[in-house]
Amino acid sequence: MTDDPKTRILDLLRQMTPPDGGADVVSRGLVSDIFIADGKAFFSLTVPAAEAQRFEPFCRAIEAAVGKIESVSKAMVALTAEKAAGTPAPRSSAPPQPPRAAPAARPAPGGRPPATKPGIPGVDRIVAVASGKGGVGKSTTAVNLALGLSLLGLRVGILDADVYGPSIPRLLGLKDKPKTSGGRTMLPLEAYGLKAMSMGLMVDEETPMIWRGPMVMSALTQMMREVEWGELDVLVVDMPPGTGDAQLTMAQQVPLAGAVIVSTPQDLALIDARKGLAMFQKVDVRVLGIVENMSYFVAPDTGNRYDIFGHGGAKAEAERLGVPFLGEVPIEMAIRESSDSGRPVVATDPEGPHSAAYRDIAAKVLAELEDSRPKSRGPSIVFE
Ligand SMILES: Nc1ncnc2c1ncn2[C@@H]1O[C@H](COP(=O)(O)OP(=O)(O)OP(=O)(O)O)[C@@H](O)[C@H]1O
Repeated sequence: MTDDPKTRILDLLRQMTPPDGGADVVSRGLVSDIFIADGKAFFSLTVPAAEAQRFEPFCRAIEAAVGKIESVSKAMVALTAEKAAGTPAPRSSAPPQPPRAAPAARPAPGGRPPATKPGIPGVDRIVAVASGKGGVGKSTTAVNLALGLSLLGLRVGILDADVYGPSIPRLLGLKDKPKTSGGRTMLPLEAYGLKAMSMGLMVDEETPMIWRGPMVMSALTQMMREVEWGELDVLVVDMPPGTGDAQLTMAQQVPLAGAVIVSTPQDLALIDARKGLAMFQKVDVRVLGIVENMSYFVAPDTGNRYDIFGHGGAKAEAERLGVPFLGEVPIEMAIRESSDSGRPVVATDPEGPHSAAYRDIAAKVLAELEDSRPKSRGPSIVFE
């Protein structure tokens, strides 16, 4: 038997039956390059969006099995979805518009949405975090961005609008159901200084996926009108992944001050990111910029940087499309473990190296938001 750990990992993967009962993931070309540093193995698995949930336990099983290979101490398998996830509702008959070459759509004066979309009382600005496909780290980015904005002194809330796979409660370690206030309104939950509400807490787990799309709008309206958010400077909305009808309606109905698009460096993800961009431009929502997640990997032993997924695509794409590039987040075991255990890295280690990327992104988002405010001019003195 070969001693090369990469070959052994591939051999092992060939023997594991995927949950969809299809051929093994290696022969289907679903496995990225395998990177090994300091005894830790990292790679990603790209699966069809509809299968993402089913593959999650399979990924964990792979991690456990690979961790048993001699000379591998630990494995981390990132799951990324192949197409727009969570779009059981019929797709729009109109194909996605190609992005315009011109800069992102102009905001309404002051960066405010058109007056036809009533805002949430007490909430100054609503920012959507979106991705063209599932599994790119959108929710992790949304939570750490919200925490980064909070570190900048803002009062921040986070709304999990992803009815297909709500993850904010897990990422923030929230277990309780929200309480009602006077039977009419709901009180948001609180974690790490953020006010938080999740549609996942409102939608019964038994509700079939197919019903969830149509429920999005009514649930969202409820979240916006019937939750006592109090005074917030920014409400971050973790959008459902994809660019289907549900997302379009949401982008259209919610009075958004801007959108942040999360993408991984893989080409496929960028195509989806472009669709996301086009979607917001179609409904005249300002795109605040693109974040490249799982951008590169820093070997813990040598500190060397490796671009396992082919890094830099999002930055070049942002430049080409004329939207700001907000920053890149490395693939980090610490980010993965802290999110998955409900202790997001920006809250638990704000000064640490893993928080730096998110704090930087938060500062850029705030600058973009401020940029779209009307510039206040001093009173003009007129001599007659
Ligand atoms: N920079 C990163 N480094 C390591 N792991 C990451 C990073 N970003 C996200 N992850 C991990 O990738 C997985 C998917 O992340 P997350 O749930 O945020 O993605 P998502 O795009 O919101 O997915 P979905 O669309 O399925 O809701 C999680 O296990 C998360 O911890």
